[in-house]
Amino acid sequence: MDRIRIVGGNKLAGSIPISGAKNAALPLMIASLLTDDTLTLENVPHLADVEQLIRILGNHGVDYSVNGRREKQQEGYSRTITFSARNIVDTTAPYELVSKMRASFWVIGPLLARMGEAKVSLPGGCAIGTRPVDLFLEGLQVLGADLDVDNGYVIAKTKNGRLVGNRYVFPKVSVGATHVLMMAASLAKGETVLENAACEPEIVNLAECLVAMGAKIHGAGTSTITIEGVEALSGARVRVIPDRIETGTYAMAVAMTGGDVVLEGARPDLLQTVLDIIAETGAEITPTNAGIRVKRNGAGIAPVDVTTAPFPAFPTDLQAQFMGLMTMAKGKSRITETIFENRFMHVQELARLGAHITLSGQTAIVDGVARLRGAPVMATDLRASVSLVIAGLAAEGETVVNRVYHLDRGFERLEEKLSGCGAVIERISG
Ligand SMILES: CC(=O)N[C@H]1[C@@H](OP(=O)(O)OP(=O)(O)OC[C@H]2O[C@@H](n3ccc(=O)[nH]c3=O)[C@H](O)[C@@H]2O)O[C@H](CO)[C@@H](O)[C@@H]1O
Ligand SMILES: C=C(OP(=O)(O)O)C(=O)O
Repeated sequence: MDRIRIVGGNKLAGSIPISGAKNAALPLMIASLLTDDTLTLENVPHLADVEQLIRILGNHGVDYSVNGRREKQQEGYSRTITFSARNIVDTTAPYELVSKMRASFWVIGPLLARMGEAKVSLPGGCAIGTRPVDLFLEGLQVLGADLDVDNGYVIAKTKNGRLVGNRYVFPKVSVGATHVLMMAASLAKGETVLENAACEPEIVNLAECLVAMGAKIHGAGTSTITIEGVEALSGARVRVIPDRIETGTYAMAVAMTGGDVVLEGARPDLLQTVLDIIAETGAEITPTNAGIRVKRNGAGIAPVDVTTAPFPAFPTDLQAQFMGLMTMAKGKSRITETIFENRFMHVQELARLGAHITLSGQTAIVDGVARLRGAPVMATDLRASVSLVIAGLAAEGETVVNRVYHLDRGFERLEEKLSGCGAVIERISG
């Protein structure tokens, strides 16, 4: 199993290209199931989750081809990929494929809307909480689906071959359930109104894609989304937005090690709350024509409290990384996780590097230390793993991060991007 070896202590300087967002690319790829035409997606990141979803879509009969790469970039960077679901040959998404990744469950929306039936295994994904699917099921039932859960599979059918538009008020904000109901409602008969919908930029990116395919959607990016169903959708060409979680992660790395880095292609509007908080910790954040410049020289890291919440508040997917940064703050900070009940798996691993963190329910109290010391660490999920990388970059001596496959799910060319800015970081294979 691959590991990442880091020798900490170097400031970061230079530029890091920001990849297409994993969490936007996945629903856009799934949207290809809604049409027998061709959907071309630009800026698709080269990640394990993308490759896995290509396999899942392939099982349903989706053909794909990789058309090119970004100019001047090497193989392995974000690509343009064309998806064609001309013939759906199978409406079952099997356990072996779906159990590896949460988002693969989302195929249930387009399959049901276009084919009138779907049998999809209950999903897997990062081990950060129980992650039920009750809102997906309730929402699809409100659109007229008959549902049964049997043997670990959700078996869904439409009553008369087509879903029917309706009003659904989410009892809790869910990104995935908003994606699925927006896709399903696009091909339903009549109007659907989704209230208390997720407002994340990835929802807006999916809505842009669906509209480009001929869907009639208003209000994406607000908590009320209206969808007037159409009979069929066409092909389109859509660009995946830059990854706000990758952007925030590297910004926090610079805020922790010190240095001066331009995050190329990053969009400040996708993570303004996060940038404001990083600025409060003492880093200088400047939007530039190229992206976002992050700089910290001299002054120490100020402690700042954060609470995770749905967009536009501080994202849960940056909580672990921010905790990494706070481990070396000059004082105490409180980090409260409100989205997932078990997303503190990095606490004990950060402690191995010398961090002082205590947990009180859903709040971590981080008492900043003057220095961290490298150690072997491992994590059980994607963002927790990268928080250990950030801490390792700032720690004295050698840190080895095990279970790199978590990182490969969501960070394109991590070691190459960081070593390009002066970090001592390498992958050890085997
Ligand atoms: C692939 C992808 O885009 N993953 C992101 C997506 O996950 P995902 O879409 O799985 O997260 P949700 O927004 O659905 O989850 C938010 C909360 O709602 C709960 N819930 C959700 C659905 C449901 O049917 N019932 C229910 O109770 C979840 O357990 C969680 O407590 O949004 C999360 C919240 O921003 C991010 O951390 C993930 O990185
Ligand atoms: C939690 C994440 O992914 P997933 O929803 O696929 O588990 C993530 O991207 O941080």
